[in-house]
Amino acid sequence: MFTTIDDLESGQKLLVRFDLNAPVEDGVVQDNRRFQRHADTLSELLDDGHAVAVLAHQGRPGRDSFVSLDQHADILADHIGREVSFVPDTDGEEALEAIRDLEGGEVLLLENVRMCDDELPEKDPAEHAESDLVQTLAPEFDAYVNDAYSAAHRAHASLVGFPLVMDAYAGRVMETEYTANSAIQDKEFDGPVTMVLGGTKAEDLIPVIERVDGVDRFCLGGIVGELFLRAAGHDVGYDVEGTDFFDDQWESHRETIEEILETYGDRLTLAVDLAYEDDDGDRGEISVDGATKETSFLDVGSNTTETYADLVSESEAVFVKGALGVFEDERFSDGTVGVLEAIAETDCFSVVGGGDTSRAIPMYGLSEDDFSHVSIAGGAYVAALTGESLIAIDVLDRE
Ligand SMILES: Nc1ncnc2c1ncn2[C@@H]1O[C@H](COP(=O)(O)OP(=O)(O)O)[C@@H](O)[C@H]1O
Ligand SMILES: O=C(OP(=O)(O)O)[C@H](O)COP(=O)(O)O
Repeated sequence: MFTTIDDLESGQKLLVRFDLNAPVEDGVVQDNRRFQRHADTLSELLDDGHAVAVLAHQGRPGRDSFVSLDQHADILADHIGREVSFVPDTDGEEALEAIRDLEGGEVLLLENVRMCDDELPEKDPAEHAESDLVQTLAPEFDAYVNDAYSAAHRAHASLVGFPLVMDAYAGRVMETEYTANSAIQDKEFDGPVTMVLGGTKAEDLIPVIERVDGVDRFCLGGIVGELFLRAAGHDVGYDVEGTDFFDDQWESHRETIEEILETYGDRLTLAVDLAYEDDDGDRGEISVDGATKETSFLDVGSNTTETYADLVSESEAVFVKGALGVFEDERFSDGTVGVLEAIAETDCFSVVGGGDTSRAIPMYGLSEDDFSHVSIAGGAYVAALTGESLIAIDVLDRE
């Protein structure tokens, strides 16, 4: 087991990695469950007299959600009830000056670490440890704390580089999510196990379908579901009107998706109908056989939702990662909410994961108590379910 913040001496200068990655709507960062969870870790550290500089990321370069962390500082401040200063820099002079001025009990949020060139390429931890980002920041701190469980499957500099050159501890979120998800991995179920996979990130979900044992069927939706429909020969899963969700992912994953369909097709349930915005701005629905590539599909249709809800109702365990549609818009929430309601009404073991997807629970009046575990992690939790170790956890110090 890794060392945790219980093993830290009080009053140190700490570099702390959070995952504050949140939805951005019209340029406005939306609060999600990650802020509150990390705020609890942060309050504990500040109460213990530590001076804390936080590193975190937001979005991916090229996406609308790739924005500065200035708004995150305000949201975090609301959650901890103290000032959170922000500096629009990660490892330059401005950042170093602000870090050197930090006193015990104070917190500073550094700029979106994905704006630093060293951060993103997936690399070996030893290589990341040599980067300017790590080499510049590490000497300014007594220790490093990683609380970003939901990003722990990424081999990025701020997640895997620092532990090789500093004492490295797990924060509270890291500890609780790791413990909960490891326990799930060891569970056995008497009846059918269903996994509902959707959202935007094919790279995280493909290995799950290929590798996870003990899942009887996968219900697919969202952008990932459309890529599978495209591979199955339907005219969906194409970028329309300037979106950049589909074509790049299709190029990267087409062959694997086709192979999965061939090998594991009997375990996969794909949408039979989809929803779109009609000319009057209302929700329209169409069978996948009648769909055309010029239409943006924003949800699974009602026949699909009914089928998925029925499969959920007869399951012993249900795991959800990723939304079946753009649930943030009520018109396209039926698929995601229909499946969550079916889980809530069924006495099954259930886990709902994903920083975005888990927001649907409070948004549509559902209660977290109706689910066995609601994880703030998406890709990391499903990777853990496949038995994969998470690289940013592997490099933390051991007890
Ligand atoms: N057909 C679709 N088109 C565009 N966005 C979609 C579609 N289906 C789902 N989404 C989006 O997927 C997001 C959740 O996906 P993702 O970020 O991969 O999951 P999470 O953060 O929950 O792990 C939601 O915010 C939702 O709006
Ligand atoms: O939101 C995240 O993951 P998730 O969408 O799987 O919940 C993490 O912040 C990782 O972000 P990334 O998938 O852009 O590397």
